[in-house]
Amino acid sequence: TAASPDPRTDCSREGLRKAVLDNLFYATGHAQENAARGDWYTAVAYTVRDRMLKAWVQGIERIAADGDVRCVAYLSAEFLIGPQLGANMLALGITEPMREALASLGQDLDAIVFHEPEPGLGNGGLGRLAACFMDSLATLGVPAIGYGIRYEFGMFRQAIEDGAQVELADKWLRRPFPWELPRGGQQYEVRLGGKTHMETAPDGTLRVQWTPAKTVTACAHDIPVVGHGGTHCNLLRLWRAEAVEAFDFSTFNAGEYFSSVHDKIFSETITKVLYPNDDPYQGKQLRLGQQYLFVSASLQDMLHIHHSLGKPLETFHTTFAIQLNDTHPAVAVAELMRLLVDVHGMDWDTAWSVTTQTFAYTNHTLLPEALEKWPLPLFAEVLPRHLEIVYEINRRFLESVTAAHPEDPDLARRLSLIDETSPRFVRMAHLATVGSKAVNGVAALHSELLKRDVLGDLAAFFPEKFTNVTNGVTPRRWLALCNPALAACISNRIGTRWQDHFEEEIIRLEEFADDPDFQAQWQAAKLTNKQRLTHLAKTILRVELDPAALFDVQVKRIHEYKRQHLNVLRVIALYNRLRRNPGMDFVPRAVIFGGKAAPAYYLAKQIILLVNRVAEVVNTDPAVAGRLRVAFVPNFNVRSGQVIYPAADLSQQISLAGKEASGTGNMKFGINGAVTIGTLDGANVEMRACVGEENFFLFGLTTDEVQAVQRAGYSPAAHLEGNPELAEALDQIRSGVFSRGDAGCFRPLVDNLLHRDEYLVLADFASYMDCQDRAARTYADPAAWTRMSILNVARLGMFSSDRSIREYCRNIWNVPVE
Ligand SMILES: CCc1ccc([C@H](C)CC(=O)N[C@@H]2O[C@H](CO)[C@@H](O)[C@H](O)[C@H]2O)cc1
Repeated sequence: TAASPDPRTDCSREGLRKAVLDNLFYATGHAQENAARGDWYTAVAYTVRDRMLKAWVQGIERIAADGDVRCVAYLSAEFLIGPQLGANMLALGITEPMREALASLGQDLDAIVFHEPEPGLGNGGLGRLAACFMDSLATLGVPAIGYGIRYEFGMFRQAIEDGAQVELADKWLRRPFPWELPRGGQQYEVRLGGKTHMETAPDGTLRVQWTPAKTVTACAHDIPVVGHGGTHCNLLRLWRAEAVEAFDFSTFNAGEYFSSVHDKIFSETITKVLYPNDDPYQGKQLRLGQQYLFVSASLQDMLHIHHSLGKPLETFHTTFAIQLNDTHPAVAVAELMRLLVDVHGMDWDTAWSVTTQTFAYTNHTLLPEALEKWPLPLFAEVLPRHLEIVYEINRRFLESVTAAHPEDPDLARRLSLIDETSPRFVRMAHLATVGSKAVNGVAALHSELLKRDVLGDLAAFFPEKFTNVTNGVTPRRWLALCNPALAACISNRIGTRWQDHFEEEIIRLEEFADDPDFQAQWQAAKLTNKQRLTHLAKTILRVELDPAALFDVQVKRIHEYKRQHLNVLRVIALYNRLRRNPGMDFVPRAVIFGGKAAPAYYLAKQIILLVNRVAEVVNTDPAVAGRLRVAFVPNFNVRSGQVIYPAADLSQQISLAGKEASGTGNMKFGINGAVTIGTLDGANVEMRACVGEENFFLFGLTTDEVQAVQRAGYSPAAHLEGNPELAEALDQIRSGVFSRGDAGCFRPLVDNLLHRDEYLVLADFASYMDCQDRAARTYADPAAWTRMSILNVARLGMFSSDRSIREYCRNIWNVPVE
């Protein structure tokens, strides 16, 4: 008789049904009758996880077996992986049989998927990019390990109370997280604080001894990352800090109960919570402790793996290509030197050669205030040995600088790893650049500006290191999973190969852009998605949206450079037009916002309040009669993004040119058929070049024009003359029209716009309004709009994270990839 399929990996409907019931009973201890939705979720999750493990274990065995494997290590303080169940079932191709299996048990798969808690282990763009990259690495079959931090509390949950943001703790670990495997065996000691002293090692060489003030244990928790098709599975290894000694009996017996658990509390605090700021940088000791813990544990782990492959230390860089996701893990440069020189006795030059061939660094922001520079006293206190190593790296580096450029005595000061302005700082971007073989920006414009401005001197000194890899997003989660209606529409025409060959395949849609049948199916898919968002808005916001209206969406972190306030001013101007002339020809519009503000970022919070106050007025004004609706979707995260991106007609990418490094939301909107209204900023520039200027609503000053205006001296108020709509809107905000008569409410925001307006909101208002009108007129012609929508999707193939990863493999990591 044919061998019966292994019940742990059988993917037939029957096999899944049995496995779910089995896990429900043996993993959650519930019989079918009294199982709650959370129990069904856990049972289904374990059933799916079982079917990933084979590829996972084989992946690890492959690495272990093949001595000359080359493995990518992606070091990131954030991995915004989102809900796992739907994505993993899609990768294994078992979504439909699982849906049927559950239906036969009276359960609704969509309800179970919808209520999955998501690990909010990131702030925004940088963290989500890391997750998309992990998906692409696995799908392309590239051996890779993602190393990060297992925060006990992730990104705060955002509630909106009376229009204002309220931050609530994110208890994502309230129930066990079924997708992780705690790896008791993988633990490493991490030292903090203390002193260093010289001593003679047994082999007679002088060695630096570091006597730490504290030692904590870093424990690994592994999450499998399965590639599309389920054949390859990589590892996301997240570190949790715990006390070396969780309980000190002697102090307990002495009656000092609290100090007996002091170590435990101190240690666990290190990975307790994610810092909810995505800039400006705040030099907090705990943050440096977090960064060092995951960096040290990860490097010790890689040295352990390298050693287990029986390879000499001097070839470490041939086994691992390590990517530094911004400067947050940059202390890794000094830590690898410490491990090689202090712990393994390697000589400095060999260690430095290994180090500089191992690391590469990606910069994700141009904002000077977001560049990390650690105050020296703090750095010295937490990492005394690393400061010595940084000094030595700097001494040797500046020697080479002055030797190469005796003509520019000030160059050493500008390039130094140490900023000499009191209290002196360690420039982490300089350490990352000097210690890496490659430095890249995340979009063509950004990489140019990086070389020209922010890291100009370093780029001039190391021209060969600087390159670009434009961001991308995974078409699995951000189209196939979140937009089944459009995915089916596409697959019916060009098959399903686009899911893991996006760039090659999706362009084939171009020929159907004017095909009336295809247009009708396309519009139907979009309408389905808009109805889904309309339902969500009704249930959680009690805001009535009209699915036939133009869904105009801006979702991203709230920040002045992203200019959500420019969007609000435009809404107020539209509102005034309708009030002044209710009979006017007006394309109904739903303006949807979403995004979190860093808790300490006052103006960003004012912007959230203003959006909600404007919504309160506009949504209840009979003169508007539903033709203009405003909604702020709370707690924007990966899961809500999966509902919002497919429902958009118009994608707002309106940052001030030269400020948004790349953007990735712009890409997610684009591949879901939304047309972009935006500035020539970040990846918008490359998206517009791909879709064609006729399929992109462009407005605003360019980067060079912005710099010219700022050089010439910018007076915001000058833009009020000659723009009565703008003046009226600002005046209404100031006078309390959108704050229940409280004139003072938005004074900080209005004053900032009238007197500083650092992000040229007033300067770009007029061209933005005109551009919005153009978009509305186009939307009024469904055939023209649908053509644009189809062409946007067809021509955005390059913005798959698979293409980005192929470029990293070929241009930076030198890792084979098909
Ligand atoms: C130290 C505080 C801090 C934390 C996070 C960050 C991140 C770099 C901010 C971030 O997420 N940047 C975004 O990265 C995306 C992925 O490359 C880009 O698409 C966005 O344009 C960029 O703002 C800066 C400073």
